Amino acid sequence: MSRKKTVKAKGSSKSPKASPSSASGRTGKGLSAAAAASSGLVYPSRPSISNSGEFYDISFKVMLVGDSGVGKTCLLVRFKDGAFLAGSFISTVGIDFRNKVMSIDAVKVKLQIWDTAGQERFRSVTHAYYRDAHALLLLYDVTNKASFDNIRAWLTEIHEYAQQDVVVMLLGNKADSTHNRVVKREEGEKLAKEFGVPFMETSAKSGLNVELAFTAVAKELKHRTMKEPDEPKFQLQEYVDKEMRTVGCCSS
Ligand SMILES: Nc1nc2c(ncn2[C@@H]2O[C@H](COP(=O)(O)OP(=O)(O)OP(=O)(O)O)[C@@H](O)[C@H]2O)c(=O)[nH]1
Ligand SMILES: [Mg+2]
Repeated sequence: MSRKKTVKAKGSSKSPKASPSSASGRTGKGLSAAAAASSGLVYPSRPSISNSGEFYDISFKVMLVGDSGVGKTCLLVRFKDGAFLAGSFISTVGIDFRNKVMSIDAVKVKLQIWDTAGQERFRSVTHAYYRDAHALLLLYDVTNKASFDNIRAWLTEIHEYAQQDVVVMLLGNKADSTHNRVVKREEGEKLAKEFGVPFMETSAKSGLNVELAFTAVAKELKHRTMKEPDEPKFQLQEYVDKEMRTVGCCSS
C-alpha cells in the first residue's frame, strides 16, 4: 500500500483537530523536478507557512505511541519547549498535536507531532489516526517491564492500522532513572533488531537523545521524499549511532 500525499491549498496548515487528515508534502527548494514528479509532490510558488507563522517546505505527520506513563507527552514537551513536565502525572485524554519546523539539510521540514493517549480506553480513537502517520515513535519506559513487554503488541497494532511503509522507531525512555531501571539497553536493542526497527534510549527529563530522535525521523522522511535517483538510501540507525558517538553517546 503506497502512501498518499495530499497537497493542501496555501495557508491550509491550520488545526487538523476535527478529523485525522493527511499530512501534506510540499517543497520549495532542493527537490528536482524528476524527484518531485516521482514522489507525487508539486512545486509551490513559495514555501508554505505553518499556523505558528513559520515557513516550511514539506510536512510530515509523526505519532507518539506506547503505554500510558512511558513519557510520550513529556518527550514532546521537551522537544517542542525544551522543558520537563515534572510533578504529578496528568494522563493524556484522546489525542493532541504540536507542530515543529526543523531545518534538515537546508530544507524546512514541518513535523506535525501527534501525542496519543496510552490508556486502553482511548485505543479506538488513536487507531483512526494511524493510517495518515508517516512515522511512529514507539516508546517504552526502561523502569517499567510491562511497558517493554507490551511493545510486541504495539508493533502488531501498528502493522494492522498504519501504512506499510511507515517509519517506526523504538525508544526506551526515562534512561535517566538509573536506580529504577529494569530493562537493559541491550534488551531494547535486541527487540528492535528482531523487528528491524531503529532504536535508542531517551530521557525527556535530561533531554538525552530527544532532539536526535526527531531529527533522525525528519531526515529519513525528507530523504524518502526528496531523494535524487542516484543518491544512496539514508540509513537511519547508522545516522543515530554516528551522532551518538559524536556527542559521546549520552549528552542531550
Ligand atoms: N525520570 C523520568 N521521568 C519521566 C520521563 N518522562 C516522563 N516522565 C514522568 O513519567 C510520567 C508520565 O509521563 P507522561 O509524558 O505524561 O506519560 P504519557 O506516556 O504521555 O502517558 P499517557 O498520556 O497516559 O499515555 C510523568 O510523571 C513524568 O514526569 C523521563 O524521561 N524521566
Ligand atoms: Mg500523555
